[in-house]
Amino acid sequence: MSQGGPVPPSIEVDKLSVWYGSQRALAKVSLRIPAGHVLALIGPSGCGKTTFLRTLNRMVDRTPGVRIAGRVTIGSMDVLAPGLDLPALRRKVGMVFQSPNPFPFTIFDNVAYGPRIAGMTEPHALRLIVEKSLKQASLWDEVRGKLRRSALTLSGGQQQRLCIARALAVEPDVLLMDEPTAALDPVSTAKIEELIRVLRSRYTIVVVTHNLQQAARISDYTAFFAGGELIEVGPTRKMFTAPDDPRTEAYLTGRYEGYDGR
Ligand SMILES: Nc1ncnc2c1ncn2[C@@H]1O[C@H](COP(=O)(O)OP(=O)(O)OP(=O)(O)O)[C@@H](O)[C@H]1O
Repeated sequence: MSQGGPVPPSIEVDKLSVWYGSQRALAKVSLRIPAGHVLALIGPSGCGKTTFLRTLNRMVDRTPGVRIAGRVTIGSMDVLAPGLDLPALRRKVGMVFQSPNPFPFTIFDNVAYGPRIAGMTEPHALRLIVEKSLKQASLWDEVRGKLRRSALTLSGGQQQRLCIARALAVEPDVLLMDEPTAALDPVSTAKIEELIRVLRSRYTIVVVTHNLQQAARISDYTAFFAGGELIEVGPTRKMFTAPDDPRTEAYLTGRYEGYDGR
């Protein structure tokens, strides 16, 4: 989406439940992410953060035996509608994973991959979109002279920014990030966090993180999950200073393990 273009969509989730076989991973989760904001998902391991993220672009469908109930809308798109055009959904809802996963192609071809699949073949147009995406991902200055080199020659942090550029090249509205800095050193982590702050007005962003300081630094809203339930969601500043639920407070202060609910 270009600057000054249409406003990115909000995301509405209503009573979302997800089961893997007989095991319920999410239980009636409802929340709203306002357009152009960053939501951080936090919570103990296995609480359903990744499942929630993977439902937003229907990647969760790839797990055999999965069952989903509830309603998810992104802008005007009914994400859980049977027969939804999944490639179209995934163009609108880009995803970045924990470990950088560039294709074993050149830097240029990694970024051009999505636009080419979408039918863009004209070399000049491709060059423009590759340059724009790399600039948006704050990588252009480091790679401008070596676009024909293998993406695998880049550092881990550069590879992650390349993956962000690759996601941005198809002009999504929403970016999903699953622990995007978990595999990175502190300098690369700071660059990705800065990038998220820059991108947030143009995209609606959902980030899973185990790093509470990171959630506090980069997000406008935070959702705390535990045992597949959404315990609390609200403005990040409020959540970190005056959470409503004692379980949130216990988690934020490192006392959640063994917390007995009283
Ligand atoms: N493919 C799967 N098949 C069966 N159960 C699964 C599958 N993926 C996740 N689960 C279960 O669903 C629950 C939620 O998992 P999920 O990965 O969403 O949690 P998470 O909060 O992202 O965890 P983590 O922080 O460890 O990544 C867990 O109990 C997990 O064991």
